Amino acid sequence: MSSPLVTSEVGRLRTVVLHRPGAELRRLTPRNNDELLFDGVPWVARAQEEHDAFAGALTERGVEVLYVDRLLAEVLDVPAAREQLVAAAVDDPRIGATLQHACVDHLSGLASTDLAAALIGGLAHDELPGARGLAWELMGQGDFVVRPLPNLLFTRDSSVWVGDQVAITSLAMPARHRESTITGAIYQHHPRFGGPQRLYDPSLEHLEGGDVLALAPGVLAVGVGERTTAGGAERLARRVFARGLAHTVLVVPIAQERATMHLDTIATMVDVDAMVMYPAVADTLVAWTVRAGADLPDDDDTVDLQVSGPAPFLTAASAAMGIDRLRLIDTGLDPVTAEREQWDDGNNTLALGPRLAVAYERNTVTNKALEAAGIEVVAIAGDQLGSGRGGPRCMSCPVVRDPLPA
Ligand SMILES: NC(=[NH2+])NCCC[C@H](N)C(=O)O
Repeated sequence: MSSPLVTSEVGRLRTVVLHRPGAELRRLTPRNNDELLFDGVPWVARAQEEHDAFAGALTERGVEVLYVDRLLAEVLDVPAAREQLVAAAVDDPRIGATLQHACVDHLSGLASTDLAAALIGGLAHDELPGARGLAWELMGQGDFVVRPLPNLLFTRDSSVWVGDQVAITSLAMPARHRESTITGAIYQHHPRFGGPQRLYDPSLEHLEGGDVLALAPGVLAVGVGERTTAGGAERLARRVFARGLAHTVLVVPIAQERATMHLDTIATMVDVDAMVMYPAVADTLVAWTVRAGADLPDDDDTVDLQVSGPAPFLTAASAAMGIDRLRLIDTGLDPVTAEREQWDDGNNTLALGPRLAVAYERNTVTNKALEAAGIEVVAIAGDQLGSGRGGPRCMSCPVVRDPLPA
């Protein structure tokens, strides 16, 4: 068991955090799926089979898989973590003090595994024994006292490791806010992670892990769009510079649309010098290059930033990475197929090492282009998992990757 360390997207993957979808997906109905950020109502048993196959493909290749629900149940044995997470679960202006107290009483009495299940799966109105009070009376039967977290599946977004420090992110969508209370508690209290230094906190400007790509050691790309704000990118840049975790941050504006909600929905690294990218944006994507000014102050948040750009993304990225040319896997697709496969997370691959990437099997044209470019594709089924609009990269939070040879 090595200590957490992530300095690239493609160093050999050793340890990853996943979340096997469970009861929280059974909460999705046609009435709440939009608010809960799913595009449909998944078949849960099949989603679990698909996820088990995904995890199996990783463990078969020597990757240690850690599961959020188990880590969570373990940290719930720590009284401070338990108190913090129960408080976060009822921190919701909809429910009022009476119901909050009833709910705290109920949750506090649960054994750690049951509490972990309730924190992830939520608590419906009719599942709270004996609760009363105005908010409870006015709720409908299927309403949630504690909302479920179906997007916990996408472990990429609620935390991200940069070097040996962890950013507990600030999630933009209300349906996902509480996820980072869980990742925050796990990394703070679970002995497996050794109490890492925190790079970012949920109270700061919005920043999601799906927007943060470690292009090369010392070089981060941060997408700014529907989820991550320019303020979040700026804050992260100051902190990684002050702590010596990066020398360049490329800030990449992306369309504020669901199809491109994170930078990793349009491009991911598949080799030390290659990305698979949605062809429709390849020519128009730009980046602002951000570096630290000459003197680094003691305080993270006052680092002077030098900003230049915008420049074409490929030019800015190659320069920052110190390589001649960042290769784009030219998927050579017709625009309609490209749009369909981008929507189905064809560009959202998880590298297990240089030239070895997990991808959804349904994106046959993209996968063929990857293979033709010398990338071995580990194809997984994602019919049901994909209904939450996330692929292999979204569903994984790397904790340990081998450093790339210098
Ligand atoms: N890194 C990613 N692309 N994550 C995808 C997250 C999908 C999730 N349903 C959401 O809307 O937030």
